[in-house]
Amino acid sequence: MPIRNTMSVLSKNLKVALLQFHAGADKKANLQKVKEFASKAITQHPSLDLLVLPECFNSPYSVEEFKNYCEPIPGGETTEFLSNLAKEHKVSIVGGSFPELGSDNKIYNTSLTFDKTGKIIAKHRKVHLFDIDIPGKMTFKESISLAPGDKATVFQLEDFCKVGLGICYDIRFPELAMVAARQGAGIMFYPGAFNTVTGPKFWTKFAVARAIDNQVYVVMCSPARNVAGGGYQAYGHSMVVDPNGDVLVEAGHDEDIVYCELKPDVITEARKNIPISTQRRFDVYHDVASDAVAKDI
Ligand SMILES: NC(=O)CC(=O)C(=O)O
Repeated sequence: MPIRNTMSVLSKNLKVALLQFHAGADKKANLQKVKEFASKAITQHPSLDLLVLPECFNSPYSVEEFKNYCEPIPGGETTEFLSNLAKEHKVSIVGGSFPELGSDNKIYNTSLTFDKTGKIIAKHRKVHLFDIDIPGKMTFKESISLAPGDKATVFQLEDFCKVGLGICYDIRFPELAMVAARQGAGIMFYPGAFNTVTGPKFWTKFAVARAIDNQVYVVMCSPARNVAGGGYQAYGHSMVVDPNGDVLVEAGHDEDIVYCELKPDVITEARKNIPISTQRRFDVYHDVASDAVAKDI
């Protein structure tokens, strides 16, 4: 049975801010809102390391609208905007997600991560598209207009640690977080827009489950709800869950910024006390022991 390293994977404390805001029909206004929320977060906490944005932060969350907001990566307005924002504030950014126009002319729900110099260090295309039908309550079919990504995304977040990233519905599939944790990730990021039907029932449970399964921090950033504006109603409740499954911070459903400091010792202790990562029986479950990792940016 392979014995894996249980030393903490996070090199030092990581101070994060989750920007929970509503994105409407005006792309420029949405980007302006990111700017304002980022400035506010940095002003309130000048030593912040990382900003996290919600899923679909530059457009409405709507299968009819993705084609009207999609942009090439790199080269599009939103990529340039986030890169400049990271550079200006010298802060890393997990850039939620926005519709990407791929070179194959397909549209993807894509998340970019930037380092403090504004360089793209990771790109994740939502792997599991949100196609559900709960009669009379919630029907959504991203696959009408989006194509799925085909890679798990695990990368080094500056000098902090390896991290994994999924988008929203991706959290329902434990494999992405498992792949990331097995490759040494200490944190999973999930920009996500659950809704008022699935959010109350599942959002926190999934965050806690992925955290405990893998003894990692789980960071989920949602858009704010916009009851007056109609359309898809995001659940909100951006949160950080620690490797023991404790919810450390949680927003309500309105616009807000929540802050959290992620600590190496918490990962070390959790893994030392209950060493599941060294007790795995890879000889029993070959089918989930995959090593696929996104390398193309
Ligand atoms: N919006 C999503 O991708 C997922 C979601 O709302 C859910 O899983 O519930």
